Amino acid sequence: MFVKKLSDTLITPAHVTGDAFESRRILLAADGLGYSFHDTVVKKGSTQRLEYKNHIEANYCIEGEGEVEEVSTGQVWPLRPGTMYVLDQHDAHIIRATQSDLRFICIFTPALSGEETHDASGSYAPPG
Ligand SMILES: CC(=O)NCC[C@H](N)C(=O)O
Repeated sequence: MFVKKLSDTLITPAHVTGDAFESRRILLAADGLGYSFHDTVVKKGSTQRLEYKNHIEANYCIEGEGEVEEVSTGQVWPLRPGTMYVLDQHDAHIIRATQSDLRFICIFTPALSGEETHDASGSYAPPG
């Protein structure tokens, strides 16, 4: 077994910050589990259009209030602690942190190596 801490991640390149979010990637491809595990904060007032063409992402909200929109249908779901949304079809989506910062536990498969940033389409590069 092994143990990792959020506080250790904060001083590594796997702490990725952008205008709209801060992603603390605790478990990475190098850990050999087949998925990466992130503790991510999305900033209040931000809107992000994302589309993970090379990954599946599951997002479990643990703090804050906002919403997620599925681009293909326009359907909008509120996000509150205890709500999980899963992008199992590489779905284009829009995250809005309407009321407060949002905090998520995120799982990516395949695992991220740790330093990925969004390209213009809101995607991360494929592994390798
Ligand atoms: C929901 C969200 O913030 N997505 C962008 C960041 C991504 N979840 C990550 O942790 O890299």
